[in-house]
Amino acid sequence: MKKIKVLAIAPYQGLKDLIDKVAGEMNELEVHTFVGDMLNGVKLVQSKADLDYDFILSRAGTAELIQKITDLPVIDMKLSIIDMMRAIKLAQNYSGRFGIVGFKSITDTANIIGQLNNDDLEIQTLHSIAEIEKAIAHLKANGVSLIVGDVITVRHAKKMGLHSILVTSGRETVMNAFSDIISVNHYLSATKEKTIITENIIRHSNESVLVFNEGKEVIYSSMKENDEISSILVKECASACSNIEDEDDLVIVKSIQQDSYHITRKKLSIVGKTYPTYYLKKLHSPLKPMDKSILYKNSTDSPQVDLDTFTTSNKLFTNVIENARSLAETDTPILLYGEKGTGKDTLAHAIFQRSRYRNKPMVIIDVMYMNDKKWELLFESDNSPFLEEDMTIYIRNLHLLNDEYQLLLESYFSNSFVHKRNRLVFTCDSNYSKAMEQGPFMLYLRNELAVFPLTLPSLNERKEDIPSIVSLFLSEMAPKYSNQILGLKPEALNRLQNFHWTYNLDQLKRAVEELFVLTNDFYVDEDTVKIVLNSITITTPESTNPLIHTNKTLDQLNKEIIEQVLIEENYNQTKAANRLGISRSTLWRKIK
Ligand SMILES: Nc1ncnc2c1ncn2[C@@H]1O[C@H](COP(=O)(O)OP(=O)(O)OP(=O)(O)O)[C@@H](O)[C@H]1O
Repeated sequence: MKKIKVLAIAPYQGLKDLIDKVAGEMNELEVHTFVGDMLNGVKLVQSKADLDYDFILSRAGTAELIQKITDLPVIDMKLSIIDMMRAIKLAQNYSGRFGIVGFKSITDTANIIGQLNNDDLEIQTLHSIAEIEKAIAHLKANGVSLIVGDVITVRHAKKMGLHSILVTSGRETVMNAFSDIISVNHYLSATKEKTIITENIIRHSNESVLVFNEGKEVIYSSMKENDEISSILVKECASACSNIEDEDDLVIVKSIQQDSYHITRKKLSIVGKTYPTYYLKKLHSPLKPMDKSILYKNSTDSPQVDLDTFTTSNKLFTNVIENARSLAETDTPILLYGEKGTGKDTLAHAIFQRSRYRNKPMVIIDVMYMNDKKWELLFESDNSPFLEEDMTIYIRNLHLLNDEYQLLLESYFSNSFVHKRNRLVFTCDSNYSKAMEQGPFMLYLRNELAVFPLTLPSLNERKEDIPSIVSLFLSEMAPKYSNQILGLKPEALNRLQNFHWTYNLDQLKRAVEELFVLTNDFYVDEDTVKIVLNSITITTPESTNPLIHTNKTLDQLNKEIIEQVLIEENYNQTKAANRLGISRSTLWRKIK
């Protein structure tokens, strides 16, 4: 068995000899003893710092000073009552007056003995070495000629021409100190063993752990690397410490360079103090963090969209917002319907921000960017977001799901509990294809999941909101442009309100942007609006064209193009057929 290595600092030679003698009888200990008092005891310990000792043994004030400069446990050979009584008995045999001088550890014991024996002892308690001479001089002036104390006091007494008795430690004091060392060592070894095991478990897990104190400093880290990514992660966690007042645990996903990291924060509370503790894990996904098909978004990253800032004078939209407000706090799956650009995506984010799931990221699956490989990842991978818990799973652009994936999704959802573990939100273009509405997944959503449908009115249905939306867009864009626009002239605004908006808010936003570019005045005039409306009627915004997807068959693409043209022509089949260069009957055959 490994011996316990002890460095002992004895205040006088006699105690060194006693310590060595007692240590020789104890098999568990390997003791190296040196003589040193308060003044040189600390220096002795510092000079032997690299010698791998387990404990330091010393006495009274010297032990106290040593503990301040070392992390090793310092065991104090406390003076016992017997040690003190021995010294007092010797002093009482002396014919002259005697006094006791020392630090609290000596004088407390002396006071107890005085009270027990009903003796009126002359006692002077020191608070620093500098007080020794003054204390002895005071006693000397009162007729004291013998001083009882420790090594330093005795040395001063002699210098000042007084007799002295050194309080010595007896065998039982040394024995007690050694038995303290053995029992503390037993406890520390068990704790150390547990700490080493815990450290090894953490090191071999695929998670790193970071613990901060209340001052946001890292007090524990199991991060193996000390590279740029680690320091970014530490900074991310430190900044997340600012929100520690939040009651709930927090989960965020951070993208750094080519990888994503999953960070979970838990609050560790120990004896009234809170230690924000972060568990960090690299996500092993074949997807790049910025891949638009499957994205993790934290509520802190996405623009803060508050349901309370959705202002409207429109009855239909007021209804939608009120329903969204009450639904946000529930677990009910929600299907947001509406034409392109009516604000479905914005509303989905606002619902997420208001829900109880906002402390975890929202997984956004965009059907527009999915392909066979990515669907496979969702259905089969161990890292599939469908295996998450307590998250918001938001599937965008449901109308682009083809029959095959409707069937696969329906079967996956029916056989897994993805909807029981997570909050589901869907968006679907209401103008797209009536046939897809009858697909297996759409029927499953309605009949089995009982999704709550919220239909957002088109901009044409809420024209009364156009003035306030325009002013919102103007102020949103102002920082980008050097000219200052305060608003639109009434005729100009009138034109915008009377226009037929095919792409809703998206299209209005684009128009406002063009107005910004073309206007040099404080107010936009009617002519500029006319020019802009003409130009946006001719061109179709690039971003509004979701048709070109290599994962679709030619038939599907044809069908989608026809549907798009039909929407743009307000379902006028003659106009749509003319634009497509086919007959009305061919058009009819293709869409049936
Ligand atoms: N309540 C709102 N206040 C201000 N701007 C809004 C609001 N709702 C939506 N927008 C803006 O209108 C535009 C279209 O909104 P959004 O992308 O949410 O519509 P969408 O219906 O999801 O579109 P798509 O059908 O193309 O997916 C965006 O630029 C968005 O910022």
